[in-house]
Amino acid sequence: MAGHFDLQGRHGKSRVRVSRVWRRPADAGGHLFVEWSVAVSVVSDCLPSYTSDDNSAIVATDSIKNTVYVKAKECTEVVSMEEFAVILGRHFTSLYPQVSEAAVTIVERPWERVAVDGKPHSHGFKLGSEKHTTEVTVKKSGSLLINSGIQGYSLLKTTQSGFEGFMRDRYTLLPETRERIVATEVTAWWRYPFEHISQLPSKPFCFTQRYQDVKKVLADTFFGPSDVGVYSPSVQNTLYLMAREVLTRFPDIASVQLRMPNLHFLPVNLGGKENPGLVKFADDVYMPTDEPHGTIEATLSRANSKL
Ligand SMILES: O=c1[nH]c(=O)c2[nH]c(=O)[nH]c2[nH]1
Repeated sequence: MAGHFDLQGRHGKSRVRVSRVWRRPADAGGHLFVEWSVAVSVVSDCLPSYTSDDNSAIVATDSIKNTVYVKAKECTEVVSMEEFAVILGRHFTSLYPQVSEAAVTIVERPWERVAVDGKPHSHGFKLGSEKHTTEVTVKKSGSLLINSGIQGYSLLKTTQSGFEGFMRDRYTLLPETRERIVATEVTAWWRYPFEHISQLPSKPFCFTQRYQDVKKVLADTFFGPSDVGVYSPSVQNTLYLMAREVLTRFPDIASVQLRMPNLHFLPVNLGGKENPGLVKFADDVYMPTDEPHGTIEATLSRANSKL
């Protein structure tokens, strides 16, 4: 008994690192390979373990870790991170009476197939940069929440960006400009509309493909056409257009959240008494900085969200 207090706990295992290979013949596309860092956290009725020495209801976090490897072993067919998270969530909530909810978070290490002499290699991979992430919550009832995202997606363009017309007062020093570098490291989260196990799409829908598609839409909108680009009047506006394009293009995404730090490239002007105009900025030499940086973020959802 927790006496007069209200006690809510959850436990699990974080940073469970697992890799899996699916060995397809070279003429069927070659090996598939993933490296995942998995975190599982269960909501479980084991209050006596907090308030007394009674651990009888605890699913040990060591067992939770082992289960990740058992389930990876059992996935003899290729699965996406999202599907694997759902498999784990269903496992914990259905096997254990005391577990009412399981949250599974996975971050993928971005191993990408290499090409040798222009041909995709059957079993060779190199590490990329941006990371696919997912956060899945499964309840015993079968109700479900699937968020997926991207982390560390670094994008930069050397022109077609400016910032003008912002409010000015006695604290304002920043000059207006129609010519600057804009650089960011996008973090995105989006929510899929599947709210119960029974609504999960069958095979033709692929979460992994959707991740690739969203990534491309984000970048294409950020950059604009390859020859002329598209002018960005602010990170805010570019962020909004990126989010809007994701919702427009993908009806199966219910909302999208974007975080886009403004990683400044400051004009370099150097000079002193001895050496006036040693370096005079002419849109050519910059000082890259990430501290401090602007932080711009927004969430875009469908207004007529049919819940
Ligand atoms: O795109 C921008 N948005 C801002 O809110 C801001 N603030 C700032 O100093 N520079 C910029 N750039």
